[in-house]
Amino acid sequence: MTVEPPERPTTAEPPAGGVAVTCHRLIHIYPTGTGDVVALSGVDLHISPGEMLALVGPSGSGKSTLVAILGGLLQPSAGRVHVGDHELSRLSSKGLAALRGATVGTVLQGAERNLLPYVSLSRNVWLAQRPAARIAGRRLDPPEAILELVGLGGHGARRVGDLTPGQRQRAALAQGLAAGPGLLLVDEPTSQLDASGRDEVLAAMATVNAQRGTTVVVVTHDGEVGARLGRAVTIRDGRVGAEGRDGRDFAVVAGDGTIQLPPETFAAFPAGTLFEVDHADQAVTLRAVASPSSSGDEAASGEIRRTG
Ligand SMILES: Nc1ncnc2c1ncn2[C@@H]1O[C@H](COP(=O)(O)OP(=O)(O)OP(=O)(O)O)[C@@H](O)[C@H]1O
Repeated sequence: MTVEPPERPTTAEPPAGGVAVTCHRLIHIYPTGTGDVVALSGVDLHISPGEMLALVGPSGSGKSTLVAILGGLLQPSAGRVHVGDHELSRLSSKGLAALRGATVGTVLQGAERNLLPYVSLSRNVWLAQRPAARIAGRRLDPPEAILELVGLGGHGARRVGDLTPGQRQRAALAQGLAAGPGLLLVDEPTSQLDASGRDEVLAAMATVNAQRGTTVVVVTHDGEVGARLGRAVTIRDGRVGAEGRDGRDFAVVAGDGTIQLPPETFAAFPAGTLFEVDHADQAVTLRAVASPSSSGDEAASGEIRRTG
């Protein structure tokens, strides 16, 4: 089949740089036949424009649900979420479609799910640009320039079946970037790649971020990816449980004043443990005075000290 050179969408507005993301007490509940499932139970999170961040955490902790909300695929049950100037819980289904078409690019897990196998890479990118051209009236880069950005310059005529796994994942990134989004959401981009494929994908995302200022959020189980992106937010039980920045691990105070204990500490001080709390200067000291099973005046075994 001959593939025609893609026609370039034309517009007035240049693509925006990265957008900020803010979640405030974000809650999501899935109603099911056997009862409600609380997937997010109060996420407080701020991501600055142009930041790169990993969402990590155990299976079922709520990462995909959070990303689906940020991508305009789900509306939250409660709380607020801003992506750039948009408050997502207030958007109509048309508004959410516009957000998906022009402001947020989502790359699903499994590169092939993002790409049509029977057309070229250029055509794939061009097709993904159509909604943005229509909705935002924005000037878009030619597909070749977007492929170039992810290290696939000169590969526009190829099809997904001809690519290596690393190239395929970068083609999926190009698809997500087609409309020049301010926020790129990427689900498990390295899970099927070897170390060199992973390096290629991380380098491509870094290039996008450096050249376009795009805010990039990556869901990953790969600790190395979290470390390389510089900021890794751990989602635990539907909320922000911890955060790693530049090799250091931090507990995070949520909007309601709670802090999650790290799992190993939680095991030693289970739910219901009573603590005395002392606060002085930049330090908070928690001294366990009773375990859940004790009467209250029996001292438990430890002290936790946090300094800021
Ligand atoms: N469509 C749905 N209907 C009902 N419950 C759901 C639905 N999607 C997710 N859940 C539940 O919501 C919770 C959070 O799931 P989610 O997929 O967001 O977690 P995750 O951290 O992305 O997990 P994984 O790493 O395995 O992809 C889990 O208890 C899950 O079973």
